Amino acid sequence: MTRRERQELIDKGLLLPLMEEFYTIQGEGFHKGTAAYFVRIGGCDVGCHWCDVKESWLAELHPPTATEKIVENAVSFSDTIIVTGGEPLTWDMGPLTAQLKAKGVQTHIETSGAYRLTGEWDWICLSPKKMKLPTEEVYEKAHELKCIIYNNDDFKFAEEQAAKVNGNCILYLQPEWSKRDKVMPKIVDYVMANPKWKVSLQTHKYLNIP
Ligand SMILES: C[S@@+](CC[C@H](N)C(=O)[O-])C[C@H]1O[C@@H](n2cnc3c(N)ncnc32)[C@H](O)[C@@H]1O
Ligand SMILES: Nc1nc2[nH]cc(C(=O)O)c2c(=O)[nH]1
Ligand code: SF4
Ligand SMILES: [Mg+2]
Repeated sequence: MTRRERQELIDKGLLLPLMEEFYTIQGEGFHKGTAAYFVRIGGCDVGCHWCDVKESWLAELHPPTATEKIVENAVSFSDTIIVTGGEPLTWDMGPLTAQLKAKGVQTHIETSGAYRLTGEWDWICLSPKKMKLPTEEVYEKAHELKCIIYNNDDFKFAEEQAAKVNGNCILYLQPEWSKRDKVMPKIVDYVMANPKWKVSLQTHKYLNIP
């Protein structure tokens, strides 16, 4: 395949830079505790300084992989496939999710929402970032809003984001991992004072699983 042909397939979402995939337990948010197969797609230029998968950022480091191959493998592990990254919406998620839905599995996405919402999703976890705000469409379609709390300013940002999502969206505050001991007591107080919010923890890190 020429470089140009490969780029065309990447542009169409038929090849995706696959960083890693693993069968584990969803650690965060609404579906925490549920077994699922994670597909981590490389490429992200949002640039969160506390990102826990910075190795995902450079798409070129991850092999362009045919969506058919990703799907065939993923559905052999689980009936729930969680697509994450990197920022999966960097790419056209249409072909990947169409093929997953054709196999009858549930499709979930973990996204900052910074780019156009593509793909067919049963569950959208939106985790907005100040540097690159979500698109209007993803605020309307998100099933859960998961705001990361690194410092006090993040409570204000979380409220601004909660004001933008649809009325059925479930609201979570999740401590940034390195600041968890400092921010957890503040999150607890905040959720008791503002019970529309729930706490989300990265439970997989406490369980020592991927
Ligand atoms: C690594 S991101 C990949 C998906 C997408 N780029 C996003 O940010 O939603 C997956 C989830 O982990 C969260 N996350 C990343 N680093 C974190 C950290 N240090 N502490 C807590 N949550 C973190 C993100 O906010 C997001 O909800
Ligand atoms: N177990 C587990 N749960 C997760 N929920 C969201 C994750 C992610 O990195 O997107 C993640 C992850 O990396 N592992
Ligand atoms: S948007 Fe997601 S993958 Fe990108 S830097 Fe932020 S947390 Fe990491
Ligand atoms: Mg993670």
